[in-house]
Amino acid sequence: MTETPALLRMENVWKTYHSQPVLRGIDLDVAPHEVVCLIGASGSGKSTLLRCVNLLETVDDGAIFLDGAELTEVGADADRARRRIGMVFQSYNLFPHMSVLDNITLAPIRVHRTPRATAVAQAKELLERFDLADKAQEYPDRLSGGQQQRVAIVRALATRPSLMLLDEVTSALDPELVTEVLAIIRELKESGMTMVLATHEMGFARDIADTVCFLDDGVLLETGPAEQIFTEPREPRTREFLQRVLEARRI
Ligand SMILES: Nc1ncnc2c1ncn2[C@@H]1O[C@H](COP(=O)(O)OP(=O)(O)OP(=O)(O)O)[C@@H](O)[C@H]1O
Repeated sequence: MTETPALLRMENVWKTYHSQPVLRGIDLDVAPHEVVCLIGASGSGKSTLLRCVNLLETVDDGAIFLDGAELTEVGADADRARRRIGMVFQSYNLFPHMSVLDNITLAPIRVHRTPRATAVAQAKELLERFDLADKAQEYPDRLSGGQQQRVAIVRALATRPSLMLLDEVTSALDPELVTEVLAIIRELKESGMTMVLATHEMGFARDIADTVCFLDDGVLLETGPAEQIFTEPREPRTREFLQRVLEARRI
């Protein structure tokens, strides 16, 4: 049986801030259609890992590949590959002076050179799909946090990425708004989107992840199927972390 080549591959990735290593030799393969959740204590390096994949940070050592093309290299192929990644942040980062529709069509028109009419038609299709069609002309400050985050997800999808990175996308939301955002992520999984998510929500990670990666102080300490990590973690530090999270939830 031949193994499916990884869509995303990280090889020995190191990142240091002010001589403090934050990622220490990360090796990670993400298969097409796989959903990977990064878990770990605050400061363990989850956001930094995602930001390195999206090249918002430069890596100090190692390499990152998307579909075999090296993202961490300078050149046209790397640029093309980078444009196939969508990222959504905790703070939605929508442009406040632009309508929802303009926020969504901006990158397709400016970066991907999609003709305006096509970009608008595709944006409207996405808004319809995610139940936001009536918000197309609204400005972000007229939307709830949950709606803004859904628009941010739609905006990332508008460039038709082959990989989505989601960084704590529900952390800034009131609990009653979290559900609607999680529902979108679930739908994306069902549609076959490859995703890497950083999350503090263990219930969600258990529910949605195919694979869970436990980051501990910049080291990918344990990677495994979600069910195994949450029921029988191999590493004592993974067990301790999960226990701590569970106890905190009881308080
Ligand atoms: N731009 C930066 N400059 C200096 N240090 C940074 C920078 N970004 C992150 N760090 C440090 O890198 C470490 C990892 O941070 P990171 O945000 O990746 O962790 P995290 O696991 O995502 O945390 P959280 O769960 O709180 O979001 C932390 O010690 C953080 O202070």
